[in-house]
Amino acid sequence: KRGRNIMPKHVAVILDGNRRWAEKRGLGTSEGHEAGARRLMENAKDCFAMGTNTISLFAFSTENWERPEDEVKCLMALFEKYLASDMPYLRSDKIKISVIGNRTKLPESLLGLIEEVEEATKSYEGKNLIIAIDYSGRYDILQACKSLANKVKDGLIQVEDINEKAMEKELLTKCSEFPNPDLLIRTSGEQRISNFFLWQSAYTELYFPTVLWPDFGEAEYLEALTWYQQRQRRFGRRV
Ligand SMILES: CC(C)CCOP(=O)(O)OP(=O)(O)O
Ligand SMILES: [Mg+2]
Repeated sequence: KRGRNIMPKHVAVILDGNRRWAEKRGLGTSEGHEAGARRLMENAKDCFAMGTNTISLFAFSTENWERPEDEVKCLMALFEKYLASDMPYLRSDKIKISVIGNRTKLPESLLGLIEEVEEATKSYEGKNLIIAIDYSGRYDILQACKSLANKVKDGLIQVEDINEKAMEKELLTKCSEFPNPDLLIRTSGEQRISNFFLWQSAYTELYFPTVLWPDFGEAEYLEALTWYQQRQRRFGRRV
């Protein structure tokens, strides 16, 4: 059917290019991340306004811990600042927030805020913002496998019960609740998945604009949507 997927239901974003953006302007790394953090919620608002109902943002990967300590501290402080400052918007627009990834290394204050925001928005339906912090696609698949193995060991399920649906229920993205991404955008010209959604992006259209993340505004998002719709039309012909 034509126009079936004219708007992506779930858009995943790997934001990249903050430091290069700062360098080009003779600014410090922290100013690049500040500009990038501001863009997170602005981009989410654009996506929701245009009819996408689930957005996943890869805000911090497990590998990012290897960065200089002051840069990691700056990023954690920015997550806290913007999560707190955007709370009124998230509540008024009834956006359900889910933070996925390993929480054991997050600062106490950020952890507390994440739990508060998830609790405050958990009953909202229809709009989902998934923020991946210290997330790793391989870790996600491994933890899901272990969970299924334990269920078999405890006699809760049989090996034959392990299928894609059972697996997707165990993943941190709880695919049963959120559909897998239709469109994945990675800015700055890098063309790698970098251990983001490995299982979930099996059939996702991958879009790699050269624009640096802090410059990825509404116009750039519209370009991504136009590109996506051309892909869907071609898909439409093949079906
Ligand atoms: C922490 C991460 C999401 C920030 C993305 O930008 P970046 O720091 O990788 O910037 P560069 O790719 O320009 O170095
Ligand atoms: Mg980078």
